[in-house]
Amino acid sequence: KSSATNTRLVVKKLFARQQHEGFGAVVRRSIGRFEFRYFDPFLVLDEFSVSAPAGFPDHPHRGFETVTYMLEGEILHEDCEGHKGVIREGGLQWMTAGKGIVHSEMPSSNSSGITHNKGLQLWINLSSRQKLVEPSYQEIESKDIAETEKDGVRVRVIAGEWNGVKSKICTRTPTMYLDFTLSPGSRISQPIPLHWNAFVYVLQGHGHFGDSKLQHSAAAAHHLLILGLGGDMLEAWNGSDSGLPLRFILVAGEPIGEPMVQFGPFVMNTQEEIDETIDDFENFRNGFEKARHWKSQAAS
Ligand SMILES: Nc1ccc(F)c(C(=O)c2c[nH]c3ncc(Cl)cc23)c1F
Ligand SMILES: [Fe+3]
Repeated sequence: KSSATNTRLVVKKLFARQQHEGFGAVVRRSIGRFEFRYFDPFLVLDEFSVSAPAGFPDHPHRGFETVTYMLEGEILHEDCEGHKGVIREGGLQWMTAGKGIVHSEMPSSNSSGITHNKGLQLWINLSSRQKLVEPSYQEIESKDIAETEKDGVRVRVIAGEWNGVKSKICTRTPTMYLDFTLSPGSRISQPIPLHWNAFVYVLQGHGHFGDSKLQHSAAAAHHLLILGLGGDMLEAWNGSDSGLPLRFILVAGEPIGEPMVQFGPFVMNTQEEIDETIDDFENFRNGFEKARHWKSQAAS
């Protein structure tokens, strides 16, 4: 194994255009849309924007995790087990749906004048062994998110670690999730585990990604950049011409390598398991019991 580090190059670039989802909500779906269905272990990446009364009313999930990271405004969530709370700006909810959850995710109608509630929702698949675990939540407020700054680079560590700063999120499917802001003229070289699937999603500004000497890609907001394998480093830099900060997320995960069958918010390994899941959901069984008599306040 060569000790030299190899820079991972951008092998695919997608612009996430807007589409409707939920009830009157708008999402820019980059992973999970027809042209780019599954990037093991990642099922969906939505950049969402929603204003009351629109939102994502009562719906189920089984077999994977959702990671909701608020960029502006807030989202009220409540589930059929009585778990409820507000994910505020800069805050994070890492939900393990596991064997099944029914919940709603709605902007609070009385949010302090902020009409646009914007954020990212990433869906991470679970291995067959973990698909039916008890549902659980890991929720971190903005002030408690591990954040560090160095040489014009600010990093918020959503999952994994940066420069010795660790997130307290437990990742059932090994995942790193870093939120970078690079001031004009700054650059990063970020290690990424060799065999993990990795992508960048640009949130703001305009940046360059790849090998500064050989081949690199430029991208602006709402672009997904898929990084090729064969390297263990991401190089990124903010060409100082724009004067704007460059903000992007770097997400990488260990591929699960199992068959994946998805039916909307249900993700299992075989069609039979999907048929059973739909049957469980319709008959309020095996994890969906509490959904029988539950309606969210928001939808009531
Ligand atoms: N119809 C339908 C079916 C299945 C879903 F999971 C959803 C859903 O809840 C979301 C899909 N993208 C999202 N981005 C952010 C947030 Cl907060 C929620 C969602 C949904 F709306
Ligand atoms: Fe949901």
